[in-house]
Amino acid sequence: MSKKVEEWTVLSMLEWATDFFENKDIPDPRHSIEWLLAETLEIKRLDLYLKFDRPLSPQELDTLRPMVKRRAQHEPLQYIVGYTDFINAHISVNEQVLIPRIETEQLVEIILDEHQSEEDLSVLDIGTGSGCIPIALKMEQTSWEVSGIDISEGAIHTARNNAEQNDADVSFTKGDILNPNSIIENGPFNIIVSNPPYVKPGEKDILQQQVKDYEPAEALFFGDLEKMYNSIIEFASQKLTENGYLYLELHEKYSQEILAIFDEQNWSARIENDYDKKPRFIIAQQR
Ligand SMILES: C[S@@+](CC[C@H](N)C(=O)[O-])C[C@H]1O[C@@H](n2cnc3c(N)ncnc32)[C@H](O)[C@@H]1O
Repeated sequence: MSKKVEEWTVLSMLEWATDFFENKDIPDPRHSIEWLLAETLEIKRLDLYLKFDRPLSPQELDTLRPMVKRRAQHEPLQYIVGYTDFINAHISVNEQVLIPRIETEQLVEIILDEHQSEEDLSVLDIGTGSGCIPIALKMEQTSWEVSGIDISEGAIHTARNNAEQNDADVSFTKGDILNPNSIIENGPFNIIVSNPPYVKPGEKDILQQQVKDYEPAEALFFGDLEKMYNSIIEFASQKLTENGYLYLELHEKYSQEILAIFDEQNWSARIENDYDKKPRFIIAQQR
């Protein structure tokens, strides 16, 4: 960004920063600068295309410059702007919480779809992170009683702020699924949902730099998937209502392994694919 200030326009910034990000191996370089520029100008991304000749003021450049610098170091866009949209919710994010993913939106959509006409359900989300899952559920189904737990204090703090920001009455408490006595939410629940950490530490190198360098390790990695899923199943066996449902997101590579765990525990379970046709979710009930 070394041109003279008055020379910068929307178009020249888009072109320059796209090249700059490309040279730094930033994923989706054009998308990155569009997002940051739209955020700076407080307009929609598409509206940039109607304003190519609009000059950028010195104040706008002062706002944009540190954001471009952070992105050039591979920091995720959502942490830079501080939020992401999740279905119907505006979710603030920071380095204490995983950035909600599109697959997880799909998990919520499956739940909403399958329980559309049911009122007054009780739902618990295990490993709630930003609180995106329970907040989105509560915003769509206001009669449901929805709560979330997480092992991370930082996540609980962020999730509570997000609930308040979205005017969603959801309670969040600290709890460790590997130590069920630490969970104060008693149930019984009609639905338990979880997107637990599911990347094995040995797979760290295949993750994008923006993921492994910025997102919280305890949200991403767990070495012993069998232990994690068995703990969830054990907790759910005690806390689900009769005919209650467990909805889980999983690593596509381990879907059959996880299905076998459910079978061993005498649960009936089915796999659903995500939009990329990868096995991504398990929907299970106790037999
Ligand atoms: C993959 S992230 C999911 C976050 C959020 N639900 C989402 O879908 O965006 C997993 C979450 O589980 C939490 N977690 C990890 N180990 C846990 C444990 N033993 N008990 C409870 N939560 C745990 C992490 O802190 C993290 O917030």
